[in-house]
Amino acid sequence: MVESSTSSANVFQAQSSAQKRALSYSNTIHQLFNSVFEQEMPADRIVGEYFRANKKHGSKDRRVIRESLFALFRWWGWLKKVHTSTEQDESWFAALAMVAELEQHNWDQFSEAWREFANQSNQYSIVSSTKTMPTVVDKCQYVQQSFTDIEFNPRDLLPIWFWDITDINAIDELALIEAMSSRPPIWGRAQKCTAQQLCAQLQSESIDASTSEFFSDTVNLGHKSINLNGIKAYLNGQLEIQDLGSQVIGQICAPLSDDNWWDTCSGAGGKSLQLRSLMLTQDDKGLGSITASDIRRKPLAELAKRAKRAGFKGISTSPWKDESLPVAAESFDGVLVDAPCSCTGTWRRNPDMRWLDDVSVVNDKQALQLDILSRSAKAVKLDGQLVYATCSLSPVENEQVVKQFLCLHPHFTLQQLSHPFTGRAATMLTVWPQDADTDGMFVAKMRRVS
Ligand SMILES: C[S@@+](CC[C@H](N)C(=O)[O-])C[C@H]1O[C@@H](n2cnc3c(N)ncnc32)[C@H](O)[C@@H]1O
Repeated sequence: MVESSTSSANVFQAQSSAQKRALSYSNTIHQLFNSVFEQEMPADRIVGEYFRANKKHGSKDRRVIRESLFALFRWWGWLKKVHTSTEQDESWFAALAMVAELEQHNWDQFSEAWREFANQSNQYSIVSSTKTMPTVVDKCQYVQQSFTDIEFNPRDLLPIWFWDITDINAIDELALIEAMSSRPPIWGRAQKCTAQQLCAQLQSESIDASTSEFFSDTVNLGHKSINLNGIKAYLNGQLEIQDLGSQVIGQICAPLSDDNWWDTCSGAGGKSLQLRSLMLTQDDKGLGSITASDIRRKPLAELAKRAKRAGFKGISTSPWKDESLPVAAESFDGVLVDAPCSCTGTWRRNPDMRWLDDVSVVNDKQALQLDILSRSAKAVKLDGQLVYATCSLSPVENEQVVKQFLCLHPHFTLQQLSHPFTGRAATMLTVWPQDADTDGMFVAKMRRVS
């Protein structure tokens, strides 16, 4: 049988078995790629639903489809200049072959077939043109050589509006682009055991894991996707998945073993669990407590499950029902506000979001962030701590919110912090993705002084 493409005016005929598979992958990737834009839904969800409905794909198929799809979004800032239609035409195949080269995917037979459908020769290769690991600048030169009449720039890899809402003087721009064009590893935390013990346990289950130089409970699980429900250490609560950037927040909170903390925007409780784990590591009697709140009930139910899996007592939930405080006023040693935000700091893991969102995701939430922070602050005891965090890389959602809060609430003062990865001292910290191969985060810590 001759496989052919399904959505093009030009019909591409595949002869060899590699070409047939390459065309079949292309059909699926094209359908998924267009669905993300048409439905404005995260690629992760679209691809998850597709694989649940289409069980025919084996693990290799899934890997080629998934990794090519995410790579298309990672490099879309350049590829959209090459592939300007929504058809599965020659330029589409050129884009597919290009991402395989940019990400050095090891499915040469398919990228070769895509190149043939694109009517391109394999004239240039990043690998042969650079001796070490190719940088984003090498990759830009490679794309430029392949399409000489189009202009490419590393900055294109993030949307234009992003450059307007971040403090580019504060960063090494190229290092940020480099980080945003690659995937961070899967980071986790050891609970109820040391990171060394957890790594040994994971290695006994044939999972590569290593500790981190930064926090004593961190484990690095590398880049391979893992089935958590097949891992004993996960099922018995010794392993929780949490990005290392996100772990900075719990470490900055630094709860004491007998503290009472309120996690006001807990979601499914990634940070509630970390806070509790940090308390129990100091004293396993577990005198302190965590109260977790969110406006959504479902994540709170998920947190309850995760706490049970970890065997953690001392975590309770109390949803926000309206504007009034769901906890007692002035009663907490610490309050963490991990506010809803644009999530620009998580674009490494969700590269599609940078093209689905627009600048309004950054500008629209400031009033809500200030409001949640102000209401939450009422629960802080005299001398207690108030921590404001986001996974945004924009001062609009970060420094500006904290400064406005302090103007309105002069009985709180900022505390001096030390950046855990760079050692830089500051009162408001942005953890850039390039600092330690993580998601991006922001954190500020205040103390109630009167
Ligand atoms: C950044 S996420 C929290 C992530 C979570 N802390 C974690 O570590 O996994 C922000 C959370 O704020 C919640 N949220 C949104 N609006 C809220 C509001 N007005 N009051 C309280 N929580 C809100 C969202 O439901 C979401 O779960």
